[in-house]
Amino acid sequence: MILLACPSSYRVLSAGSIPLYALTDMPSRLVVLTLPAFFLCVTVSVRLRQEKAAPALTPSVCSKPWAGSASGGRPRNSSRPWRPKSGICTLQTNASFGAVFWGSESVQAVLPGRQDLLEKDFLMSIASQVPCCPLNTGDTGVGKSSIVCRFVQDHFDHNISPTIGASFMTKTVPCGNELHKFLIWDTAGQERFHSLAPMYYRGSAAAVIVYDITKQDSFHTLKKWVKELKEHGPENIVMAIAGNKCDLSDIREVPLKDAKEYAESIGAIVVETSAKNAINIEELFQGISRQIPPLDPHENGNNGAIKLVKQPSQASRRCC
Ligand SMILES: Nc1nc2c(ncn2[C@@H]2O[C@H](COP(=O)(O)OP(=O)(O)OP(=O)(O)O)[C@@H](O)[C@H]2O)c(=O)[nH]1
Repeated sequence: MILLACPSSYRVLSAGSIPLYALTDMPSRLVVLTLPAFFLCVTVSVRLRQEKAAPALTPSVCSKPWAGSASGGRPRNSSRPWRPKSGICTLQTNASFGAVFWGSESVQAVLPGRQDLLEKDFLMSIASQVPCCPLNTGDTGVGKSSIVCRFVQDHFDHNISPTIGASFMTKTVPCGNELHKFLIWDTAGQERFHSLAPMYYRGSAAAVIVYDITKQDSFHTLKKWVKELKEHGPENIVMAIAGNKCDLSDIREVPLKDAKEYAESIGAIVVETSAKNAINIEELFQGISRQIPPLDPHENGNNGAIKLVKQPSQASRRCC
């Protein structure tokens, strides 16, 4: 499930709680891997392009970003001292993933000196489902990490390891007259984390739900997530369904027709992908980008951003 956040709802108080919880739960991670839910949180920063030159697509990767600060600061492994640029701190809408300020800084790293760009931040998260089969540890994921890896790095690893803890990836892509920055947080999930799912999708503007076309169960589980999103997710949330591993269509269990009918019934985007053969990965994210409402330039500074006003120096203050 991928979710784009409306920039109006901030959740600062729980900043960093999810990653830390994942850390403290490491000993039970072996159990986690056999269970069905996997989450990924993605923030998309949308910027209006005011120059003709298109920026290069810029992937960047940061593992264990949550090690930086429980309050959502920058990753500890960054060598540069962090400070907000241009007096504007972009408060990421789902601060519970420790994304406060990190998104703002990474945007500057990707596009240094582009303070002219207007920005609006969205939050996305992704959850993919595999059949719940605790005894079958070989029944690995539906390919969520592989999709993200293909999208960000254009790379596929046949022997990719199951996600432990969390990983973080970003990629900025041009979309029409805007720049969309995807900040992707990837955390493993399990049944007992299910109650935390609202922290991933609350305040989000779009969701992508991933299933494995060779596993009917994963398609059933997808429907549960859609139901939950409809009941508890943000109003007007954009939903996209990704049927991964379409290179294995000779052993498919989920007909494309079923996915299309279902997607149509819920008004979602649907696409079959193959992270392995790089099929429809770009299209998936482009489809999401196209669903993001265009920016109103006059809104800049009012949405998803906090302006830090420089205080007058001591010398210039007057006592009355
Ligand atoms: N044939 C094929 N295999 C894939 C594809 N995508 C992923 N895989 C394989 O599926 C397995 C699981 O992929 P992951 O990307 O780790 O799946 P995941 O859902 O992220 O699982 P976790 O990392 O455990 O959350 C790996 O062996 C991948 O090589 C695909 O498009 N086609």
